[in-house]
Amino acid sequence: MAASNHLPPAEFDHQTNNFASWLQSSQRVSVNPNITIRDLRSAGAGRGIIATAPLAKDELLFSIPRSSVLTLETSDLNALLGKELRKLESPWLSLILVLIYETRPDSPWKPYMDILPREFDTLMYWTPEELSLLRGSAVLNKIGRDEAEEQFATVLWPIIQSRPDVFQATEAWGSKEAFLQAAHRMGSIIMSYSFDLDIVSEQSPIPTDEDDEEEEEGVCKAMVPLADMLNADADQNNCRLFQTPQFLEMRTIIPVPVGAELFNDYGPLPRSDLLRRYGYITPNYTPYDVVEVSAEAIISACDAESGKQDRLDYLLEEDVLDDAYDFDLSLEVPEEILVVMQTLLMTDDEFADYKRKGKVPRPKLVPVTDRLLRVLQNRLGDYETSIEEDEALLKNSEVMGRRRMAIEVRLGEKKILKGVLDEVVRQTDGKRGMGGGEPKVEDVKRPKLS
Ligand SMILES: C[S@@+](CC[C@H](N)C(=O)[O-])C[C@H]1O[C@@H](n2cnc3c(N)ncnc32)[C@H](O)[C@@H]1O
Repeated sequence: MAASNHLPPAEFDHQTNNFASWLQSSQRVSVNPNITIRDLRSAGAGRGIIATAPLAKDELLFSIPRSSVLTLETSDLNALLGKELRKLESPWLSLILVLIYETRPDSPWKPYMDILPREFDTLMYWTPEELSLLRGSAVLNKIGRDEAEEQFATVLWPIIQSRPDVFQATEAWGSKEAFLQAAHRMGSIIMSYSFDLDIVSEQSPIPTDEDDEEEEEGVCKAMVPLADMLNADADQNNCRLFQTPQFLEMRTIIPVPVGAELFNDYGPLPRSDLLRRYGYITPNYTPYDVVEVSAEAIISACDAESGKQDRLDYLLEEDVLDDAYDFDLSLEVPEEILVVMQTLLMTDDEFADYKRKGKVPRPKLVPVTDRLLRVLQNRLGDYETSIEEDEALLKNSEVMGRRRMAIEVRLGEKKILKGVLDEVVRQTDGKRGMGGGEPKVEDVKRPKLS
């Protein structure tokens, strides 16, 4: 995604300049003269902020009064609908309506609203055909477009319709379709631009927005103009947002040379999630890649879909059973998987014994190797292409944009699975039960897993 990708450079710069002067005149934001907003569209990164002179560690880049942060409290919508919106108990839905309200032409936030994106590469905006390129990745289950749309239609649409006096000058007015389009736009902006601001008095870093929709105690979801102009690139993080009771301050965390881009920290996100939430990926996020394996697949590999409910209940009580487990580049098998499999495969007497003692078996690889390898091989089979096919596709420079990003994401996940498979074989070579049967749990020597 890049803000206003289609605009000619002069118009793009005009919007940027308009925003920059609004920030300093109306919003009383003080900005370090040694930074500037730059058009980085040629690098596929929209706007970004660049150091125009060397910056020292802990140097103040800009300072934003809290009153210049866009929330329900600072929007004029508060006086009109604040009470009703607070009853929704969804900071995400309230902020969507705030952003919609601020699209009216006479909004005091107009210079800011004008630079927020209209086009997105986040997964919400991919066509079914484009999404099919990610088949196999668990990220497809996390997009939540239908669930979001259901909430927009049932919760927000009646509010909009009931208040033409408030919403008829906004971009959501005219038809339900126009409203849904605006709501998706604002939802996507919040996902990739908003911050969760703590209400604290001491200086402390503020985490970027998390998916969690519930408002935590003392935390509010907010749009922070200028702070959200910073791009992010994993280990290139060189500044961070801090809060004081009156201000939000962006400061460098290391010295920054002239010409370098200022990068915020979006967190250690796997590339699948980076794509889902922010619509871009870079190789710097590869170390955070994960591949998800469902508990269902593990349970099924242990032939325990039925008749072992008591063991599943026990594993749940013991906090070992989850919906799914992540494998990462450490290539280690999550210990919980080994405990689940061993528990499902042990005899009734063994299980009764563990349960009586309130214990679970120690995680061991050898007793479950064959079945685990089957789980991993089946999981690899969820992807439609092989590692080799994807590597060949990426060598073709004509494979670009969303297609290239999808191939990189699915290839990263497959490489983890293949790595884990190889590692399991390496660690258990010669120690596995023959003929597909597993040795009994207590008969097996414990290999070291890492
Ligand atoms: C908080 S905004 C940052 C400002 C944004 N570049 C703009 O023009 O409005 C987050 C969005 O910026 C883009 N972005 C952030 N970091 C990026 C990077 N390292 N490379 C490419 N795009 C990036 C993505 O589109 C992401 O959704």
